[in-house]
Amino acid sequence: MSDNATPTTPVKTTGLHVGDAGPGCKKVDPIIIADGVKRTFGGLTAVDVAHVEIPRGAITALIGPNGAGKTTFFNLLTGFDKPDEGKWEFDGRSLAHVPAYRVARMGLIRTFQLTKALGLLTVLDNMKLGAKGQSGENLFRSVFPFFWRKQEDDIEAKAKEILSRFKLDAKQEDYAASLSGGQRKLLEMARALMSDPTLVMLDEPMAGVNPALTQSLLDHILDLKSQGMTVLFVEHDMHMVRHIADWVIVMAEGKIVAEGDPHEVMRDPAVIDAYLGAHHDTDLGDDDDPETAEHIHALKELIDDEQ
Ligand SMILES: Nc1ncnc2c1ncn2[C@@H]1O[C@H](COP(=O)(O)OP(=O)(O)OP(=O)(O)O)[C@@H](O)[C@H]1O
Repeated sequence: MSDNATPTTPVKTTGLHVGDAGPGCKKVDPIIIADGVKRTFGGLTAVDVAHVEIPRGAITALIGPNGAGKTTFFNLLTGFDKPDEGKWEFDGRSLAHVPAYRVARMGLIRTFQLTKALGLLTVLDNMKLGAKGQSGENLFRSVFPFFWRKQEDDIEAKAKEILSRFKLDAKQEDYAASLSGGQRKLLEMARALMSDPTLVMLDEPMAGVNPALTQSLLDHILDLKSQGMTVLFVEHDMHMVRHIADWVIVMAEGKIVAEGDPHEVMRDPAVIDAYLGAHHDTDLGDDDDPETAEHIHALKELIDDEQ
């Protein structure tokens, strides 16, 4: 575990795909396989993914301009939203129509863009809520109180051990609402580990995180992989994507438009097109319009990353 200030040099996982890299390409060992997943909102097609496979044991970044459908696709995969059509499987088991709480029990845990840590609970109680398989307030508890107490002690010990790894142990009795944005992101990630997930899906882990905590978050994400977990994350910060992702999937207008190793994919004309989109004919010096400025910024980051 890299808890100190020395940045970790990520060890990239390679050899993830079969044949040429490109939209929908097959993976050597996919943990998720999705087919024909479509979600519309009225007349708008938010997600229209023909085929995509997420490689196991690697860190995959899902990128794309605003409104590309990334969060909607996350919501569908994790049972927080229902598609119009399509199927997908996780670890060989179909996940279509499986509700979110059962998806989590199967080992697929996600975090949210706006962190869902329950503000009026303490940090420790938030962690305990993340544990799975609790017998809780049921007959089992009343008949066998000893087993229940033992389970609760084990959960608390595990929560404290993970909190100390995330350097949040000093805050365990504080209300989650009192944490900074970055600390709440750490808490979300720490809480995800309470259920021993196989796949962790992170929605914009770096958004709103102050630079002092950035390295710590990156190290924790890299740590998930070194502990054998698969990571899929949505992120706008291209430097982070390039730094830690083993594989990049690019969405635009609901579809997968490019896939590949982070270095290769940034050179793909489809990626440049996806980011410039309707702004293709825009003078790159004209950044008065905020949306244009954002696209130009993203594109410059892509290009800078390759220099
Ligand atoms: N509940 C909803 N009702 C109507 N439209 C929606 C809903 N959720 C998403 N959309 C639309 O679907 C499209 C995809 O949105 P989504 O949030 O998935 O994109 P995104 O790639 O995650 O964007 P961002 O990077 O800005 O978070 C957008 O046009 C959005 O306005």
